[in-house]
Amino acid sequence: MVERNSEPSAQERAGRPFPVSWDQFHRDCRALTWRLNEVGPFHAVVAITRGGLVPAAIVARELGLRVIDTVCVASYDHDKQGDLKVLKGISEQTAKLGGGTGKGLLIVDDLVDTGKTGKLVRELLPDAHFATVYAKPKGRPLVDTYITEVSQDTWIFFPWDTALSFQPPLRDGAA
Ligand SMILES: O=P(O)(O)OC[C@H]1O[C@H](OP(=O)(O)OP(=O)(O)O)[C@H](O)[C@@H]1O
Ligand SMILES: O=c1[nH]c(=O)c2nc[nH]c2[nH]1
Ligand SMILES: [Mg+2]
Repeated sequence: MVERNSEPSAQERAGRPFPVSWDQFHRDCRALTWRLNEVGPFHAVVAITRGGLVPAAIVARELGLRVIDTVCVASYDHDKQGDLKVLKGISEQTAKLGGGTGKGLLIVDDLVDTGKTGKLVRELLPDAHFATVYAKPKGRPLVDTYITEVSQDTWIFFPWDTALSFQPPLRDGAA
């Protein structure tokens, strides 16, 4: 765990770990696509980087969409949320597909937590459909479609942020 100062990080505050494997993530993305298939059709996918890139690729593959754009946002530095910055918006071509307001565009992210990232992107594309794989209660009202809700005190560990490691037996003091 990286400690930069004495304040507890969002991950430490969350406390309850929820590790997600690649298999599980793939299954959850497919489940999300089943729901989105009832809502579309969509002109294009807009992934919120970086976490949204992985589900966006899977969802786009399942929905047969080949136009994929990004909104590049920087907020959490590892696990501490700082000021949100939009580093890159969608292209002019994607904006045209969405009629200027995002209608018919599908925004994809891995999760909503406080909802700050989702709120910012919704302001950029108010009529787009916003989908995430996971949702915590604070951010959930911002999302149109999601698959799994976890409690606000849960920290989701994504497979691209983690690696398999040895766990001591319970008898030896494992949690
Ligand atoms: O609802 P919020 O409290 O705003 O948190 C959700 C955002 O936080 C994470 O991204 P992060 O900013 O860590 O960047 P990353 O996607 O590049 O990992 C996650 O991928 C969401 O985009
Ligand atoms: O990997 C992550 N897991 C989370 O639960 C989370 N919340 C905000 N940002 C997050 N990143
Ligand atoms: Mg993100």
